Amino acid sequence: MAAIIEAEGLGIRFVRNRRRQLRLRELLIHRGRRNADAGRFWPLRDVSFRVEPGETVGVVGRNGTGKSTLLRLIAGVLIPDEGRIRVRGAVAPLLELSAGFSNDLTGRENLYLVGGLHGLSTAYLRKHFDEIVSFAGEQVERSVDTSVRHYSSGMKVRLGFAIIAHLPHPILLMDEVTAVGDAEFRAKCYATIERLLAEGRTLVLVSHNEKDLTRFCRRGLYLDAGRLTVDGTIDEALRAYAGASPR
Ligand SMILES: Nc1ncnc2c1ncn2[C@@H]1O[C@H](COP(=O)(O)OP(=O)(O)OP(=O)(O)O)[C@@H](O)[C@H]1O
Repeated sequence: MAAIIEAEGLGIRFVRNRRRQLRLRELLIHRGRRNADAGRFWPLRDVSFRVEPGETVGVVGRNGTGKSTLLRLIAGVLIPDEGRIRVRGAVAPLLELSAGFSNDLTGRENLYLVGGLHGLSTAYLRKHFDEIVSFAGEQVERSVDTSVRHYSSGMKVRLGFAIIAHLPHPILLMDEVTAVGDAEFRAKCYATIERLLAEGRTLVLVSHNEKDLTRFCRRGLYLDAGRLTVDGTIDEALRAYAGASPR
């Protein structure tokens, strides 16, 4: 079977302190030429793995080891500097849930805007409008014709989740999504994720929450300082994470 996500020798380079200005001394010594490697580092390097359709993969590791960077590479938001990432299918990014919202527009207008940005047709959104808004909850339902500037951050996240959860895309990317919202909304998120996984979607979940990881994922990737050091079951990845010595 063809992999739905395939990374080969994947690496990306960032620049620390991007806003650092050249000091006068550097200008005189280097005549304005900055050292090309100054401040550059690889948050992720030499990462290879394959994900088959329907697999549920948890990504674990300490803070700053490249987990979110890996999600962004899968989502196509970042372009690798080395190797390649191939994704066969559309991606539903349950990442920054209120991303793309315009504060000047109402909830209704944002629903069409963000849904459209994710490739949903106006006809589809019109048909599922009530369902999406009702999923987002009573508060959003009542304020659907109010500018989202006046929404609480929780209301924006609910509407964002409701839209993304309606995408038919085969790949779900999540970054601690269940950390947001109140208990009732979290229960709704869990039930939705379970329904989507039962439909055979592929999941890549970045999380520090062991319960979420073991609930949703069978497979685990453990990243250590930007390198993929364990690719096994979620239990194996969590054991490696637990056993990692603090730095
Ligand atoms: N746009 C950027 N420019 C420069 N450095 C960045 C950028 N985004 C992230 N970094 C750095 O890259 C490294 C990896 O970041 P990343 O967010 O992928 O880590 P993470 O494993 O998801 O961390 P956490 O568990 O804290 O969410 C970190 O050192 C971070 O500071």
